[in-house]
Amino acid sequence: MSDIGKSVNQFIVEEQRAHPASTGDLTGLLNDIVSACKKISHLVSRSNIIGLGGYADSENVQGETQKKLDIITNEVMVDHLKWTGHLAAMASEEIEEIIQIPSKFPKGKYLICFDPLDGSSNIDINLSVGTIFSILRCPNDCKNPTLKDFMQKGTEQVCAGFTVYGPATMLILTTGNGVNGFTLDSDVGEFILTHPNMRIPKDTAEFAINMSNQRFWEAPVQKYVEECMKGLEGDREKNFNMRWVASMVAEVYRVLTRGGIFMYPIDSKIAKQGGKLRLMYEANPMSFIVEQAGGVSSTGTERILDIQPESIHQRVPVIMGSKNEVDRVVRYHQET
Ligand SMILES: O=P(O)(O)OC[C@H]1O[C@](O)(COP(=O)(O)O)[C@@H](O)[C@@H]1O
Ligand SMILES: [Mg+2]
Ligand SMILES: [Mg+2]
Repeated sequence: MSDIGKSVNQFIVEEQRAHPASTGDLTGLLNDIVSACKKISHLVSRSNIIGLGGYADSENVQGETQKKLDIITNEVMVDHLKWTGHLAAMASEEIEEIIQIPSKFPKGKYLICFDPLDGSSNIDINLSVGTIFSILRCPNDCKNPTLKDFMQKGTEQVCAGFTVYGPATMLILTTGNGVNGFTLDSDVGEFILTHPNMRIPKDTAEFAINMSNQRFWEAPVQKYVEECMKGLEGDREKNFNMRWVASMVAEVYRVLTRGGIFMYPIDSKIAKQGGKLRLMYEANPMSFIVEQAGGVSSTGTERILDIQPESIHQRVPVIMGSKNEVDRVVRYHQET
């Protein structure tokens, strides 16, 4: 029987029942995240009406000017997750230190890292944005979690997911058993399974990169993109299409649905900071999802999920998507 039409709650509970030793904590945590994302979806769609468009008068820890919605969506995530007893601590792209659970609330055994609003530069032009999250087990004493507890490789993730607030609100989820996509039915307020077992085609003729950085790229990426641009007349002997939304959630969603390669590589402009995208909030959860859908994710020289994190706001180069294309870019890195 087809699973299409199941609510995300039913889906999560059934996944939990398949693991008899499970305590239900992850199920509870996922339900909290789903509730927070529904609220964020509502806020994003009404942001112009309720005066939440535009910039706030503040910068985040990465020195980026915050949008009002960056701050508010961060608060929605924290408020929904802090009291239910499933988490030991949280880390957010928008907050410098890890976020402790207030002492009046019980603590749970999981840690969460999140980007409350990805692609927020797109808010004012009404393009897709989203929320990305990564769940880890708290390795030590869950009563007093520290920054060190978060320093786990991406391979240790228990679950990762993201939403896209686009023409439809979508939720993409993995618990290490494939990738499933749900669409928010706003009439009944439920995410419904619409895209079971998402798989990324191995080959593609579509690439996504911010071409305005071309003069700063390293040789392997220069070579790959040049070949794509030459199309039928070049060594690849086929034409390529290009897309750049500047919203990782939208790019990865596209790659999951029709294949493609998405790259934010290292370049001489951002070399000092290690890359553009953040390991704990963007690269790790998206790499887990991409690999679970049959794709590949690398920095160009290393599998992203194998990186030992050194700091919570660490940035890394990202090259992810269709297997044969990412493997090719990795090969070009090995050859130069
Ligand atoms: O502005 P650029 O250089 O095109 O970068 C776009 C990239 O930056 C990001 O917007 C970073 O996310 P935030 O909006 O959470 O800072 C990615 O989603 C996107 O891929
Ligand atoms: Mg982001
Ligand atoms: Mg963000």
